[in-house]
Amino acid sequence: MKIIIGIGGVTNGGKTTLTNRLLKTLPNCCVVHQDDFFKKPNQIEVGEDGFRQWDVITALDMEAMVNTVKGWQENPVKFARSHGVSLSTEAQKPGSKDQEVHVLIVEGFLIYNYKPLLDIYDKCFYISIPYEECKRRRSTRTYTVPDPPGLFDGHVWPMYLKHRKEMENNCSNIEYLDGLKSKEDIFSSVYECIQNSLLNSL
Ligand SMILES: Nc1ncnc2c1ncn2[C@@H]1O[C@H](COP(=O)(O)OP(=O)(O)O)[C@@H](O)[C@H]1O
Ligand SMILES: O=C(O)c1ccc[n+]([C@@H]2O[C@H](COP(=O)([O-])O)[C@@H](O)[C@H]2O)c1
Repeated sequence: MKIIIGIGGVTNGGKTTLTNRLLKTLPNCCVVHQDDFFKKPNQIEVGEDGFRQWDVITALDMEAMVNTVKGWQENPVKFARSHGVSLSTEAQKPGSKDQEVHVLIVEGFLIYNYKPLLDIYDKCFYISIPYEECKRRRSTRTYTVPDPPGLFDGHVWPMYLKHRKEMENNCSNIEYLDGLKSKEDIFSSVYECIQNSLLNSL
């Protein structure tokens, strides 16, 4: 059995933190990080506001991301091996792929804003934090291209609000998580939810 879990959310909401914890806990679990599909800086358009437009779907090579997900769907064992993910003893046996549980986590800030990805998720989560906390956490983070002054208020937060509205209009099955809760609490509630889904689909 294969299940795909979406971990979406605002920048610095705690997506990677939660994902890393799930990766350590769930069986035969692989991940696709949307951040790995950012285009090169010289391919990112500069807006009328003077900022490079990083927080829009066209800043990402979404076709490549979808193909990566398809690669996992076609052969999760091969995918796990080629990404250095260790498999359970059962999952390594030839012909075991129908009985074993294989999990893929798709993590990123715009994973519910790209139509071809919308139908792939078995379970959708979305982490939010308020403006002040988001701005604070973001100010401590350095990306491959550091934020120029004013990027958060001029581009990042307005794009977040726009995409969030778009997502709320397009997706009805998302579990919203409060990113101000402790890392442990967030992990426990998501883990419990995934366990219930797995039990229901066995
Ligand atoms: N529940 C939480 N409470 C407090 N800080 C958190 C929590 N989750 C994540 N963080 C911190 O917030 C920052 C961003 O977390 P990260 O998981 O990288 O976010 P994202 O992947 O959504 O951008 C990190 O410094 C991380 O330690
Ligand atoms: O990873 C990169 O190459 C990169 C380069 C420039 C900007 N980013 C920022 O990455 C943010 C999304 O990632 P995250 O982990 O904060 O959700 C988004 O808000 C972008 O502004 C990321």
